[in-house]
Amino acid sequence: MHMPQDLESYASQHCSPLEPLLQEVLAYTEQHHPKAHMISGAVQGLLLQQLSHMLRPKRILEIGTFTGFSALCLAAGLPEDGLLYTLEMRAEDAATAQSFFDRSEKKNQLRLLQGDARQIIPTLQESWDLVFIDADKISYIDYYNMLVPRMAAGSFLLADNVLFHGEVLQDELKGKNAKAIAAFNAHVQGDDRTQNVLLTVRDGLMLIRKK
Ligand SMILES: C[S@@+](CC[C@H](N)C(=O)[O-])C[C@H]1O[C@@H](n2cnc3c(N)ncnc32)[C@H](O)[C@@H]1O
Repeated sequence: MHMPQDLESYASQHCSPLEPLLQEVLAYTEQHHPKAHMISGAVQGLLLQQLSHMLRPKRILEIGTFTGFSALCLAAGLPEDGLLYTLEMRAEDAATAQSFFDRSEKKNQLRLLQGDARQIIPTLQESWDLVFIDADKISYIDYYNMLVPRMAAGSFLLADNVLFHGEVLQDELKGKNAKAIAAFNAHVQGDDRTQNVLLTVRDGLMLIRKK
């Protein structure tokens, strides 16, 4: 669900400007990518940056790199010994993201893995401090179930698009993605291992803390 346009504009006018590389990724994506609407955008990007600065996470996992915008935002708070892994299925998007990562001052801390996240996640032997799920909606519950056991108490998981353009509010859910997101939200809501808050930012962001 997206906010009314005037609220969205007011919010973005009262956010700090993005740093030049992030502005470039956003502009490049908007001009060249047929699915540019998938990018997190400036407001959500700044929120990801702020959360990363607050948490100073040593290990970040992102599922769904796209053109690299949100990964660069999430990397903002990495300490010197921190690493961010980001997973992208589409080779073309992975190549675009890597070209931007190569120009980041955090480039040595960014690990872009191309392939299906469902196969890659079990091979990563890390304990995650911050996870961002932003890929195929039908796999959200599987990603969550794979990752919550690999998170220490006090670490955080964010899931994007949890309002799914407002479709989760409909009495009868139509598409498979809306159904999957509604099932994910119910799954998280019923999980005693975590505490969650649904933020009505952009298309809905679920902020989840492992207890
Ligand atoms: C909404 S976009 C991610 C946007 C990005 N996080 C951002 O804010 O800039 C979703 C991405 O997930 C990728 N994706 C979808 N299913 C995937 C899977 N099973 N494994 C890895 N990547 C996947 C898509 O190719 C797409 O680039």
